[in-house]
Amino acid sequence: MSSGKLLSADRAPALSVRGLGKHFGERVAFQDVFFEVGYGEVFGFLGPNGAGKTTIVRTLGTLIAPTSGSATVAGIPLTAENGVEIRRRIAIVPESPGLYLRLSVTENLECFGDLYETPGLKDRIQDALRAVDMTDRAGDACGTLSKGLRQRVALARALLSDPEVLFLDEPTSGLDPVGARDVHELIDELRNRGVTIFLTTHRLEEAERLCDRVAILNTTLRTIGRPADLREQLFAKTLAVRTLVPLPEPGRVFDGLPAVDGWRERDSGAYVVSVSDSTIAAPAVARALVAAGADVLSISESYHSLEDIYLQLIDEDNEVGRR
Ligand SMILES: Nc1ncnc2c1ncn2[C@@H]1O[C@H](COP(=O)(O)OP(=O)(O)OP(=O)(O)O)[C@@H](O)[C@H]1O
Repeated sequence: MSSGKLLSADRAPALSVRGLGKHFGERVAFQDVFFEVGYGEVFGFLGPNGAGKTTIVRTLGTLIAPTSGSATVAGIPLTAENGVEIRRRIAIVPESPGLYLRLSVTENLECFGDLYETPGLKDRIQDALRAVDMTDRAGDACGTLSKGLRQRVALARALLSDPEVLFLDEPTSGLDPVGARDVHELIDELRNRGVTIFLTTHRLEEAERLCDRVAILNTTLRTIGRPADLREQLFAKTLAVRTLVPLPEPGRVFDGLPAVDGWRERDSGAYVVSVSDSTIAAPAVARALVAAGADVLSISESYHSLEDIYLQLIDEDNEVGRR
């Protein structure tokens, strides 16, 4: 694909969104959204149903016009006049692939390639089929393919134009775990080829595994960053301690240890210890437990998943909404 792509440092961002909003009459789909995506990044867009994810994809993909703010897509200002130029540089894979079910895989790709006047179409189709591992199904009618294979055809279609920015709207929606894993592997391969990917998803483990950075949208942008940084921002560091039998006096064990800020008993024999630096606190906690004669089952750093971050932010929004 684009071996001649410039390094990201040499170029404007792949996407730059400044105060973007879209209303449908009275209904606000999203508003006041700011973010930038660098070339070669896999950027995840997460949010509950109705948060505005698909509408943002459609807006940045030039299918609908924003009602406020501005953006550049693949370095080009998002305006009606620039629609054709932007569409040459991007591709969108919508949630439902929208293929001609009676036509074969190759015929589908030919149709779309002709529509966009793709140069060297025959070779491009072969490349795209190889990229999604569908060469051996090229002659099959799309109506006979499973949902997962249709999704791969939709990805092949998107690759025909060698896009700089690829928008994937819930690419694994409705796929079983094996189908979803196949799509994840394809996304990894595309990342390795330098394609910038803007991905919306409800699957938080998918975003955690694939995305360099994520944004959480709930009509407005709630947060944006690398999952590891968001974890640090939102959650204090803790150690989870488990002992075979409950400690008779946990305060005598945990209070006053270096780098330990506090503790609470979560369950019988299970303690959550708040720490400022786990590399200092964990050995000190271990020594104190042994000195107290406790049978230690485990001492581990608590891990907050992207799901924890997401639920924390969306729950906060729901709380505010109920007030
Ligand atoms: N064409 C339209 N006309 C009117 N309202 C619309 C239109 N498209 C979207 N909306 C509204 O905009 C809001 C955001 O919808 P959108 O489909 O972007 O959300 P989403 O985050 O993609 O949701 P989901 O995860 O369920 O796909 C919703 O309230 C929706 O009803």
